[in-house]
Amino acid sequence: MSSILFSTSCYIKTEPYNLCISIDNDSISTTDELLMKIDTSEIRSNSINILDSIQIYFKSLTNDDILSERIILNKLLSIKQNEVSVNESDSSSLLQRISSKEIGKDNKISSSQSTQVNLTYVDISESFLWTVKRIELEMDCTSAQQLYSVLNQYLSKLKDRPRNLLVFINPECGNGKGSAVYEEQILPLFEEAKINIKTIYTERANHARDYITEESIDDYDGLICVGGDGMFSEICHSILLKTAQQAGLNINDPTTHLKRPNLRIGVIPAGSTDAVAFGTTGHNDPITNALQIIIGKSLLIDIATVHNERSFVCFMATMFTYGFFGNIIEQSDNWRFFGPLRYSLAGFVQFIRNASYHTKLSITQVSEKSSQIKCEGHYEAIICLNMPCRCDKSKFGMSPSVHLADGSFDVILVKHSWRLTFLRFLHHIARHSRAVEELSNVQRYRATEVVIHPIVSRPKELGNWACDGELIEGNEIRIRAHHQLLNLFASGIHLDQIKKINEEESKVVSTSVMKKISSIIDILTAKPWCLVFLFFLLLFLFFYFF
Ligand SMILES: Nc1ncnc2c1ncn2[C@@H]1O[C@H](COP(=O)(O)OP(=O)(O)OP(=O)(O)O)[C@@H](O)[C@H]1O
Repeated sequence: MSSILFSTSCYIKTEPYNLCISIDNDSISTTDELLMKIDTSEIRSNSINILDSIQIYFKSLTNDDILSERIILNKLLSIKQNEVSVNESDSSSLLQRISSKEIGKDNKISSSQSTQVNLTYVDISESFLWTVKRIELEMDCTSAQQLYSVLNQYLSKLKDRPRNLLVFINPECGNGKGSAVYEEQILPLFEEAKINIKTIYTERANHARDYITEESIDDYDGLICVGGDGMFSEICHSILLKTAQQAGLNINDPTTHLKRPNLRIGVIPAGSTDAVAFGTTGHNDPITNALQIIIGKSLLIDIATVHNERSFVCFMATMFTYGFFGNIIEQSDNWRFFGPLRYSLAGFVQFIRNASYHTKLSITQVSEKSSQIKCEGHYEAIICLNMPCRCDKSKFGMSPSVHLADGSFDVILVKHSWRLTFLRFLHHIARHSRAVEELSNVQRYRATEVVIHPIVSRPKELGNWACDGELIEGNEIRIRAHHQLLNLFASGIHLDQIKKINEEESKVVSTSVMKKISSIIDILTAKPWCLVFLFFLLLFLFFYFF
């Protein structure tokens, strides 16, 4: 049963409405009770169902059938009020218009003075992109004051919401778009939500790492990185290593049980791949991520440690690769002068090489009783995935069903095969949501630990290892999952949601392709010489190649 906690009359544009705050809980009947119960933790922020059931709705006073906007109170960003006076010269002022209207005895708004109330809130009704909506109300001063006070008190009691954030911005990320994304789209939202921000524009690689290592960050509720996966990786490493060091843990021991940091990490995607944002929210939309940070969404994720035969090497947040994809990273690093094209060129060269690597693996699988299996063979690619790794080039990610927080990661082994068979694998990961192990040359295991041991007679026979896009060194690599080691500001994402996102995106893409085709047809019909030119060009190409 739901209870009405607060009710008043108001105007939206020129229409009279009844504003109600309701809750799906009949043991709470007033806003004072609600605020007290949140305070005494009877309703804690993590009892999501109750908090999500508190909503503001507006019912038309002139037409019973019209129910305007519903605002889930948990998604409210801010409330602002402005007094409006009847003496204002603007004859179009709402007050002048409403003062002439009679709504009925109980619902009449005082005509002497009224207050304009602006509510800003998060809308998640459309697609998976979160957006900001605003609603402007006009009501009598006393009601406005009560509403303002109740809503502000409510907002101040939401424990999940961050109050103090430390934001690192990589101005160089995504071809230099980091500062603009932050200043134009994100900062106004943080200000609207009254979050205290300390901003650091990084001046070099590892600037954020040095700051986190050397300074006290205990006063913050979270660390935010504006950038790509490289920037996320830097912040993730710094906070995990600092926490391990403070707890006196030996990170070089692969069996060490690591400690989760107290701070949550948020990502504002502005990089070139944004696999972390895609993997944890389904999109790389900066506004969606910023709103999930403000609302205080929490997502625990696994992180894996990577050790070589000597010591700790790095953490794996997204993907570890040996062979094909590692070689692409190595080659594209040497071909930076080609710009973003270098990845496609390096990929083409590696595809033509069709190299494979003799390797032994020991995989500890996830099952009721962890079982260990041994594999040996010639593999073109060995891939470990902590996240689906969806990106612009892979619609569903390489491993669409990988779980973000169950203490495991996916191991994909791609056996040596004909180029055409390998091409089928590449096509599969670019477009399909089906399990990759359906292909004859691919095996997939869900593992908690894997030891990868290349069998080589000379170091030159080793392929390249790369973790989260960075090359690493080693003769033998051990990867171990750490269950829910990091807490992110994110909503999480499921395969079904990704399918829906892809459907929506492909609709947009096909309309834009249709638009392009029709504009080309327009040009060709408007300028017939283009058709003649095209005809001769095709003729030339035909004779040149055949
Ligand atoms: N001011 C800076 N100048 C140069 N490099 C920086 C700066 N700040 C951070 N970096 C480094 O740049 C690297 C890449 O950053 P980021 O991931 O944000 O950008 P990106 O364009 O997405 O790159 P990529 O996707 O290739 O990782 C990070 O490893 C980070 O350490």
